[in-house]
Amino acid sequence: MIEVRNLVKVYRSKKKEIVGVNNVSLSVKAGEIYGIIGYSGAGKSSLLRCLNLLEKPTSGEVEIDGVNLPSLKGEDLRKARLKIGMIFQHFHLVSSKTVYENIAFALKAAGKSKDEAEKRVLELLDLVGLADKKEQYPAQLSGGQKQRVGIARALANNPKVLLCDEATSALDPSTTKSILNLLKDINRKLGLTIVLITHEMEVVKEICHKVAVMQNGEVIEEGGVYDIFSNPQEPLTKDFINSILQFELPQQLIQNRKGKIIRIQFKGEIAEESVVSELFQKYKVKGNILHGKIEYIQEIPLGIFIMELTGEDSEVERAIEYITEKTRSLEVVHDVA
Ligand SMILES: Nc1ncnc2c1ncn2[C@@H]1O[C@H](COP(=O)(O)OP(=O)(O)OP(=O)(O)O)[C@@H](O)[C@H]1O
Repeated sequence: MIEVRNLVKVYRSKKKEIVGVNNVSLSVKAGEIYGIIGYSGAGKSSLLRCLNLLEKPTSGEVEIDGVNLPSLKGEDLRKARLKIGMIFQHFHLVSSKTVYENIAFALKAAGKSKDEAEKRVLELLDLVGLADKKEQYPAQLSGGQKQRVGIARALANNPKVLLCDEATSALDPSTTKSILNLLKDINRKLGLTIVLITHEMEVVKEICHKVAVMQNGEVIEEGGVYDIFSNPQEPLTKDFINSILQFELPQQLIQNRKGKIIRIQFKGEIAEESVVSELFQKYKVKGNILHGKIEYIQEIPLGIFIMELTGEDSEVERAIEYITEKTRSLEVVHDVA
């Protein structure tokens, strides 16, 4: 659905050049929710805005639904853009218009008749759960409700792609969850392709199928969300994941330990098996769990345990061999020997 090839965006001023996006290529399949994560200044907004030509790429290709956008002009570009909806961190609603008028405006702009527009606005209000708010003004709505209006407006002309620019960053955690659930729902019901940018790994964990990690204008790591969570390669990706899964233990917890400290990662169905309890039945070792967590990523469990093992050296070694064989993922974090 979306093919980005060798995309470069350079901002030029009299004094200097700033590279916003540096040779990014990526591919988003139809119906996918694709997250782009990075810290401030990484180039996420620049990349997202190049997808609907709110920013003109300096070079490279942006193909959406088989059409290379940068090659279009005038009416062709306007039509192609109708296939791409966008929502924003600060909603961008017109404060002097009611909820109804904010949404109807997008339909009028696309040339829809008053009757067609009315039917569609009511449908959309139902979809986003705001049927009772159509006569209200934005100032009378909560942040979550404003974003629901933003979503309805973005969907007005039946786009194939929805771009989300930090859509939940201005919302509290429970409102964030409800907006993410709405996006998930829309993705499933309408088969809509969604590209979202965020600086929160929680958002990626919650709804994305794939994720790209950006740093200094480049995509440094990309893949399926479960694969990235269970096997991150780049330090920055590990940093983001650590904010949820806590891969690293504080140094003071590691110091003065007598045994081997091991980190075990359980993937998928193995996370539900009783590997740890079997370990203590099979081998004469004692285990002191220092940290343990199971997260569900796309409904598949991913568990992390950090444990101190003590006992005879040979038993500890055998226990470690046993877990490694069972989980294929064990790392000795700290060893006093
Ligand atoms: N209009 C502009 N003119 C000049 N430089 C810009 C412009 N927009 C972005 N930049 C620069 O491009 C780089 C990438 O910025 P961008 O806003 O895309 O990053 P970001 O990851 O979205 O950050 P944030 O989360 O803070 O929005 C930064 O160095 C930024 O200063």
